[in-house]
Amino acid sequence: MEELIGDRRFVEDKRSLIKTPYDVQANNQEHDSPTSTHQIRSVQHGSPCFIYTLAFFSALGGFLFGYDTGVVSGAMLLLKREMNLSSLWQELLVSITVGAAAVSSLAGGYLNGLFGRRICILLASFIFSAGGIIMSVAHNKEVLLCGRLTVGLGIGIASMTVPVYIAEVSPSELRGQLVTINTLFITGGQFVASVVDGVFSYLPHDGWRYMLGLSVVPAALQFLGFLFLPESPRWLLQKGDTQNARLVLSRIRGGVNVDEEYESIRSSIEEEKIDAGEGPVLWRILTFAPARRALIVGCGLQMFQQLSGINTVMYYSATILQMSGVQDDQMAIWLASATAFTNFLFTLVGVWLVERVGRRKLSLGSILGTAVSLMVLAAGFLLSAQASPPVTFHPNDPSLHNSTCITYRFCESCMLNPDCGFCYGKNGTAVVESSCMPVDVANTEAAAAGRCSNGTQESAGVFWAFNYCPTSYSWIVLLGLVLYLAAFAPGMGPMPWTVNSEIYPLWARSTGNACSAGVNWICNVLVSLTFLHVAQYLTYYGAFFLYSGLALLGFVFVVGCLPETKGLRLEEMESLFGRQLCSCGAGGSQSVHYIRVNGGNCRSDEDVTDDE
Ligand SMILES: O[C@H]1[C@H](O)[C@@H](O)[C@H](O)[C@@H](O)[C@H]1O
Repeated sequence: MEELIGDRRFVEDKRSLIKTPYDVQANNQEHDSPTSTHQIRSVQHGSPCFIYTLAFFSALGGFLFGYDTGVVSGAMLLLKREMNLSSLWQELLVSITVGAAAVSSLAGGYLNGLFGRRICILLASFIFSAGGIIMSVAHNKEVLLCGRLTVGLGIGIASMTVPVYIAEVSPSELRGQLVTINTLFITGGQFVASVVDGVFSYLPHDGWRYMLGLSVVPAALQFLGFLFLPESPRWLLQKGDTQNARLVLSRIRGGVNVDEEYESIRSSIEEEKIDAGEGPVLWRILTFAPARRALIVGCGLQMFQQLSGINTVMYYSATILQMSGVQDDQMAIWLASATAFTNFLFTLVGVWLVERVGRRKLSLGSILGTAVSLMVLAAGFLLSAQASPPVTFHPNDPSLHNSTCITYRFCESCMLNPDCGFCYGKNGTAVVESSCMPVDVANTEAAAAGRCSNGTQESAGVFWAFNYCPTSYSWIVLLGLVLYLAAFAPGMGPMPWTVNSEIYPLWARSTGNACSAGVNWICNVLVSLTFLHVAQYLTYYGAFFLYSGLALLGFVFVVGCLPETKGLRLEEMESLFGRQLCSCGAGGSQSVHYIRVNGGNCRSDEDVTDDE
């Protein structure tokens, strides 16, 4: 009986999918006008209170992602002294988390399809808690490494599951905003981590245990919350659990009538079953043009997000700020918190803008602004390098004779060697009696020998600069940094996650998000691990000009390939990728409309020229 009813509904659905030109036009007009879309759909969806609760608990995954990636730099300052870590171990402890996230985000696609979004989020928060506990009780570096690896596994799964879950439970008019809130939580996590780093840096013994272990609190909160929260109705429907899917949908829509939404999801899943080809999902994505194009757009966005250097800017913000004249290390740590806060604040602007201007315009404006501000940053570094103070004082210390540091003639080249630092005096604002000295391996705040072996001592008139040069152009660098965050954070920070959560058909969603999140993490590792080498070969300004060039390439990619997804139902996305890839941007939501007639696909527009 149920089957019969199901069949009848299916036939009706097929008919309802045949759109008249009027429907198509009305649909387009609806997308063009945010107010009308919003009004119509909010009437349908009732109170979004429960949706916000869902989004909050899910986005705790984003918070943990931000916290765990952000906290490590501060923890490392204490750890390297307490555990006597070599630079190899420091690099390992930092990058193993990102590496593990890359692997587990890829595996997350499979887990998501098999066990559902809810179980994956529960799994991720469980892994986060376990990792946090391991790190906080670690008694040696090997155990610590296990803890860092464990949290990395959690981050990877959360990073691809949370946006998908939020997108699938949200009504279309709130979807962009709610998924963007996840990135707000990422940057919020990074900010909180920097404050926690600042606070516990005053506790030189065991301070790192608190820094790393505190993540257990939000992880446990998320785990408890998700014990009571529902599975995504779309995933339930895909698995054939129609009863629960309808119940959950009605619960998250505040009890209003969900018939239309339910039917539209159900019919699109039925269509997908008919269309579904054979073989593994990734193969099916690669051989089905619209899904393949969506994957290229999704992975491209994630790649350009990382190639525009966000994590280098965040990681080196303390150095950048020191270049602008902040001498004190503690002060630089606090100012790095200010950078993280600025990133967070401008992500909030993105949350506000995403449903107003749409994903495409926001990404375009953002990546262009990012490219320009990277040029400002690079110009600041270039001018600083040109005005780099010369080495004028050569201490006659026999222990220095084998050191490469004493061979440098300018601060710029001295600063680019991570084993050296610049020791100088001041006469008014002029740099005097300057030398390039080897750094104390156990404590980069001082030189290994000579006047600066106790670090900066203003009263004695000696200053120690590690990783930066004293210059009068550093305000340009500071300006570049602020402009960069203001441009990047509202658009290129959140949009790659938001767009990826919505562009794939349901059968390809987990795998598509897993691949694009994997690309994000792999590029993240690549950019952060290569920065110091790139800077050594190309200097700082060369590196930032390079990122700027890559951001400009990203701009061209977004212009050509990113269609507007604002206001569309997840089930309507496939039509956006019906055209040849590099005309996706053109015409936005008005490009192609697929019409299903008895199991075959026809396109309703007349101006389509070509199919890949
Ligand atoms: O979207 C996020 C955000 O912009 C973070 O600040 C950054 O550290 C991440 O790598 C990125 O994926």
